[in-house]
Amino acid sequence: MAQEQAVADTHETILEVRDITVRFGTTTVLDGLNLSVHRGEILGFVGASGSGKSVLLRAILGLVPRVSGTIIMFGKDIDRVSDAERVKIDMRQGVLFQHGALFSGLTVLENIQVPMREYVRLPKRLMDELALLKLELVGLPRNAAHKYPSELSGGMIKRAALARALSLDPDIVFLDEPTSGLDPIGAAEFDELVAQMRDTMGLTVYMVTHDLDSLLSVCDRIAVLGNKKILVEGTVDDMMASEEPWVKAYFRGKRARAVVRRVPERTS
Ligand SMILES: Nc1ncnc2c1ncn2[C@@H]1O[C@H](COP(=O)(O)OP(=O)(O)OP(=O)(O)O)[C@@H](O)[C@H]1O
Repeated sequence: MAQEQAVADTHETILEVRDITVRFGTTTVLDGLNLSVHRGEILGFVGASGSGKSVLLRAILGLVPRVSGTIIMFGKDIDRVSDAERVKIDMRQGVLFQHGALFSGLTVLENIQVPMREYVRLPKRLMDELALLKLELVGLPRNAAHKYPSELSGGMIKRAALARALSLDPDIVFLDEPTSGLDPIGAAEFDELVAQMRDTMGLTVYMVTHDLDSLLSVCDRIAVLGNKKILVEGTVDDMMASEEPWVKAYFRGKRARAVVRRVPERTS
């Protein structure tokens, strides 16, 4: 029974994007796009520069208006929920925007506490304790708590931003290019951290990335955006087998072959 439950959970659709279209003026960026994200998976989201990955992420988060289409989050149509239900949905999702986007005038601890201050009322001492736990969770030393973003390395900024995204113990986190700007070792460590959270906390991860290492080593599924829609969706093996020209060039091009040699266990 427990095993059946576990299997059922892995197929639970936590986010469903149905037939969405986004336009800026006369330019259509997304046209009837469909996508599902399942509980406990890391979905890698890739596509050519300018194909609309950030626009889709912003549309899912309600930051960009849609011309049409439906977004079902945790089984609820986000256009049809009450304000109170919408707040509950927002609390169950964390976001790490590109470049970390920490508030420069706040310390790391204060940055982690931003969602707590926005959504829940807690005594300061409890917020400090919770924020320190998040700091530990993402592998930052305690003495980073009172530093400002300008005093952190690129890798520390990403971890602090992840800690902030995890502030309210969300079910799903959206990561926009989380490893961009990190050296390969820092990027691999960040990927490992995210995979660990999936495995230990059952976290669902929607990760926009250009990083082939991330796509090949930690993503359970990959979705490729192109021609305003999802071009191909599936496992690394599906990507490797695809004859779609962009997918083929990306996953079987010269650079990809070099990466595949480094991460053979996921791509054999
Ligand atoms: N607010 C906006 N107003 C008008 N056009 C926009 C707006 N936001 C994005 N676009 C356009 O939508 C298209 C997709 O942009 P988007 O940033 O989503 O691409 P991307 O796939 O995330 O690219 P990259 O990988 O380079 O980050 C681009 O042509 C961009 O110019």
